[in-house]
Amino acid sequence: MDTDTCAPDPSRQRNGVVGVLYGEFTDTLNDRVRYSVSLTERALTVQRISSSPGRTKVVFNLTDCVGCRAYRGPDGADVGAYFTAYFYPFKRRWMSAGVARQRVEQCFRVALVQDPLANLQEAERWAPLPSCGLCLTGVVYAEVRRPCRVMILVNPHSGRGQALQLFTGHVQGMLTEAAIPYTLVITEHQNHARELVRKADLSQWDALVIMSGDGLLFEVINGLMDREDWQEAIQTPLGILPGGSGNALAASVHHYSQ
Ligand SMILES: Nc1ncnc2c1ncn2[C@@H]1O[C@H](COP(=O)(O)OP(=O)(O)OP(=O)(O)O)[C@@H](O)[C@H]1O
Repeated sequence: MDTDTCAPDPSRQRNGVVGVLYGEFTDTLNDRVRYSVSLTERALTVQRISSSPGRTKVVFNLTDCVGCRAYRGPDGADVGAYFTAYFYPFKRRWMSAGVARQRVEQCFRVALVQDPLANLQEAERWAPLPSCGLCLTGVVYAEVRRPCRVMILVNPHSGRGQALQLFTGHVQGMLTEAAIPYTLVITEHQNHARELVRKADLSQWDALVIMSGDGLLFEVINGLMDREDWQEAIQTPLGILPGGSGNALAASVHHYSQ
């Protein structure tokens, strides 16, 4: 019998929500604060368990999720395990009418039994939370498979000379949260990126991401087109993150990719 046509597994059905997963966990700082957490194909729903009315329910869209990880706490005597999910939903900016993606971290303590390994296994069931890390890191040219290995090229002089600072301040953490392995290349001179891409073993990379203005992307595309295998090389997924002064191309591409 096709399992898809069976009635939903009761262990995955709570409060009328048929989820991929359901669990009850505690706050990481206060064991007395408990949450019911359910995961469907589209959202992670977190509801504080409380006897008082008006309890809040927060729904996180999985398209805003960059990653999730499970781990043991630093205290060896703690039988609990933890899982943390990282979201970047659009939120209204403080004192502004505009919206921007802002980081939200949801962390839960799993202490269902006294066995630390069993708790870790439960936390690990949540860790492969579907995520769209690459949407947020700007890969735009083609679909990329996960996990994916990325080469990130940064021109430290582009814009007001802040591209590297922007990378370490904003992008690096998201790549870690999304568990995306990457190699950072800081360009040292004009045409550095072009030469590197012309000679690179592209099988090592699933995507090339450029953090700069339009000029560095132009160099990378020229490097791909300089290759003998250019017809295959130019299929490499490319991304651009705004690090230049005008960033016209990054703005246009991201506008149409939304
Ligand atoms: N380390 C480097 N030193 C000097 N020039 C570089 C270096 N790395 C890249 N370049 C060159 O600098 C040029 C401009 O770079 P880029 O487009 O990244 O920045 P920008 O001109 O500040 O941005 P925008 O195009 O938004 O104005 C590129 O054509 C590139 O060839």
